[in-house]
Amino acid sequence: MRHVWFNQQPKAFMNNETDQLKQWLKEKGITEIEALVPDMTGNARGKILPASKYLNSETTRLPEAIFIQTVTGDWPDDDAIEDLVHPADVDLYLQPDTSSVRMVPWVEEPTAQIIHDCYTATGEPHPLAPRNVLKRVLALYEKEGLQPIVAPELEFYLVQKNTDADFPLQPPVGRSGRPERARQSYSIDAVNEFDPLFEEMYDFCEAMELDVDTLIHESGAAQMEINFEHADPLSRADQVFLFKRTIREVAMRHDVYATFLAKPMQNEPGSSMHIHQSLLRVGSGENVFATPDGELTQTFKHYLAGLQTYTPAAMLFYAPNVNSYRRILFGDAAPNNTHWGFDNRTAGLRIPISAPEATRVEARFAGSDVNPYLAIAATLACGYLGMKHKLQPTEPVLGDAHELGANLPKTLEHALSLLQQPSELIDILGEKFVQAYVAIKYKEYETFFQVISSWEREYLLLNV
Ligand SMILES: NC(=O)CC[C@H](N)C(=O)O
Repeated sequence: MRHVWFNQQPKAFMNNETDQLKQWLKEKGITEIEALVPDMTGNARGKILPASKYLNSETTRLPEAIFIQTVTGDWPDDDAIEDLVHPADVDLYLQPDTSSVRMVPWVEEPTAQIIHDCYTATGEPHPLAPRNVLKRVLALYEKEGLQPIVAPELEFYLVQKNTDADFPLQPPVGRSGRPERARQSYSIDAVNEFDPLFEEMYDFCEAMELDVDTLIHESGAAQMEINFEHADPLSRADQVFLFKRTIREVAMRHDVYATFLAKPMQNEPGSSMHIHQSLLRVGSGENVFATPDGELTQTFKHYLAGLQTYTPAAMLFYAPNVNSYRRILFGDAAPNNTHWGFDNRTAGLRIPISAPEATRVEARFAGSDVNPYLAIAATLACGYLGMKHKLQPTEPVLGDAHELGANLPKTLEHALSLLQQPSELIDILGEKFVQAYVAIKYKEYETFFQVISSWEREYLLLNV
């Protein structure tokens, strides 16, 4: 039976759209291609190859195993992934999303980067590819005649270069020659401390046509937030994916690191990726969350209730690392609840005060360490289920929602167990995908737990 697999024709790599791509590459004089695939953590995997080879080859391939590897380079136990990937470690077939082609502005040789979708040898969208998971969810909305719109807000820290993992991260020194003092939320001068870095960031973003909007200083030392213009979810996930690469690159050119670790320093706030979300009716373009005179619709209430109901099970997509829970537990303004409120930053779900056509939910759960494809897919899946089952939300919270108690998982282990319980969320995201994700996260948790920390040496060495 197995050899039938290998006799299948791989999906054709080139199609009509690729003529336009070829034209673009020619016009820009591109000689190198970065063929990119977002992996499970949301980082770029792929191949760098001469443009001539890329255009002349029938297909670009990568081993399927890239989707089943942990951040430590380990693999889940065989029995956990038995039916998820081919036992022979076969290839994935890459198809360019031609609309995603962009220059790579930081390399001298004219180079283009193109995001690719992954297919199996039989031409099916690969179930483990995070970009395909998001597309699966978007297809459900398309069937309902709805177009989700999202706007991610991404926080990150600039830190001193750190090559010793045992040494805590330190804030960088800016143009003044001094590290930051006190809390500098929204300080213009504190952003200007890193002026040359941000100028280059904007230059690169412009060259890549990334719709980065506002830049602000957040409350942590050298903690920044960048906002993306609202648009369709796939383009926003792509842009977060590309921005993370870009700012890491820019930071290194300025001799510091940019980090998206959710809680990089013990005494500083964590970093989030808040997701603003609304739904438009395809055709009329009306926002289905509010009437023209600003009344919240039943659809809005169902969607919101879906986020309230399914977020605990989806938490592994908003807090995917052991470190993510340090943000949730000890972070400033990081929500540990699924309450909602109007302009209430203590609730997991904030409804910003806005014009009726801009009515939206801001889900504040996700850390900046998420895979943007998966976090956006998960939040849209939760809202979809709320609409499907016509769920009703709780009453809005007027005061401090933290006082009402926490109802989100506090550890990776807990989030893992919640995602494994039977739920329609699994059907929507894909059973194989969820199984693979859980297997990877479990393995990561295991490898983390094997490491003896400095806290244990400090407090237990001679005291127990
Ligand atoms: N801007 C804010 O609301 C701060 C968010 C906070 N940094 C978090 O981790 O959730």
